[in-house]
Amino acid sequence: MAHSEPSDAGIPVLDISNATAERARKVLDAASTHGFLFIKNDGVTIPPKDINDMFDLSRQFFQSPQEAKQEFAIGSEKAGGKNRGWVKMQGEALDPDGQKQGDPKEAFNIAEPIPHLQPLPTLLSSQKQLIQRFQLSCHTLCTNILTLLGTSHPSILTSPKKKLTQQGTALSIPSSAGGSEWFTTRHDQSRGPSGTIFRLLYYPATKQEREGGESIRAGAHSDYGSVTLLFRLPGQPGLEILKEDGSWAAVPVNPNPEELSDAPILVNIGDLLSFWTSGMLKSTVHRVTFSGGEERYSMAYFCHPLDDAMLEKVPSKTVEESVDEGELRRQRERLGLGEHEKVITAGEHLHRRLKVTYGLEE
Ligand SMILES: O=C(O)CCC(=O)C(=O)O
Ligand SMILES: [Fe+2]
Repeated sequence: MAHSEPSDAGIPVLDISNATAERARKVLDAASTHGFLFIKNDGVTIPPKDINDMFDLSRQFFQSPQEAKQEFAIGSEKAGGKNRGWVKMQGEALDPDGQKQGDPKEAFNIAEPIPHLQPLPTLLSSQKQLIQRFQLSCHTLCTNILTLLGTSHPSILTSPKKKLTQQGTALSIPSSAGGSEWFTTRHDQSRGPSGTIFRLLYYPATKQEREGGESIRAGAHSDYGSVTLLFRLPGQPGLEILKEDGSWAAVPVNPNPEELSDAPILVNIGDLLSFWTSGMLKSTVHRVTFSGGEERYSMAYFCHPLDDAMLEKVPSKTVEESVDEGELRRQRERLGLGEHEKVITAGEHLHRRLKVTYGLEE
C-alpha cells in the first residue's frame, strides 16, 4: 500500500527568555491557531542535562522486570492513588472509538510532589531529586507560558471584522480581577491540589514492522489539562497533529537542528484551557504513529489548574471577541453540560473528561 508522508505541521519556534509584548502576542497567536508551539530551550529553565538524565532513567525503568513495574500498577494502593503509577501495554486507549485494542505503549504517571513524592519503584525513588527538580522546572515553564497567555494581545484579531483595542497589551484582564496573574494564581500549587501529572512514556519496538505503513501507537486525542510540555528524542519522531482539512501533519523533534543544538520544547494547549477561553485557544487533536521496528520514548508534563479553580469565563474582552461557538458547543457536549450556563471546577472537568472517554465510574 502506498504511504504518503504527512507534511510538516509548520509550528513556530518561539524564544520566551525575555517576556516582551511581541513574544507574548506570538505565543497567544500560536495557541489560538495551531494549539501547538515550540519553546526554544534557554538551557536554564529546564536544563538539557536534566532532560537527558530523565530519559536515561525512564529507559532503565521501562527495561526493568515486568513484576517490578506491576507492583506499582496504576491506581493500586502501592502506587499511592488514582491516576498514579504504571500503565501496562495496551492498558489504555486514547481513542476508544477508533481503536480495537489499547495503545501499544507503557506509561508511568507521577503526580506533583506535594506534600511529597508518591511511592515509587526503587529505581525511580533512587533519583527522587532529579524527578522533583524536573517537575518543578516544568511547572515553572508552564507558569511562564500562562503568564504570557494572560498578558498578550492576539494578532488574529487583526481580522477585518475585529480591531485591536490596545496595541500590544494584555488579554485585557483587568488588574482588579488578577491581570496577567489570572491564570497563574489558578495554577499555584501552594494553594491546593491539582490534576497535574508528569508522565514517562515507552513505545516498545514491535516484532514486525508493519508492511507499507505506520501503526498507531497513541490514538488520536486532545489533552485534558491546560498546558502540556512534550519531550522527545532526536531520531524518534512520530507525533502528528490533525489539521483543519482533516489531514495529519508531522511534528519534527527539532524543526531547526542547524540553529538549535537542543531540541525545543513542544507545548500544546489542552481541552481545559480551550474550554476556559471559550474555544479561543485550540486543543488540537494529535496522535503517535510509526512503523514500529524501533522503540520510542517520550515524556509529557500535563499541567492542570488547581482542582477547585472555577472555569468561569476569563474576564477578557479579547476572549469575548474570539469565542469559537462551534468548539465551545463540542466541548460542552463532550462534558455532558447542557445549554445552560453552568460553571464547573477544573477537578470536575477532569473527572467528566475521564469519565466520558473511559466510561469510568466513581
Ligand atoms: O508520545 C508522544 O509523542 C505524545 C504522547 C501524547 O500525546 C500524550 O501522552 O498525550
Ligand atoms: Fe497528548
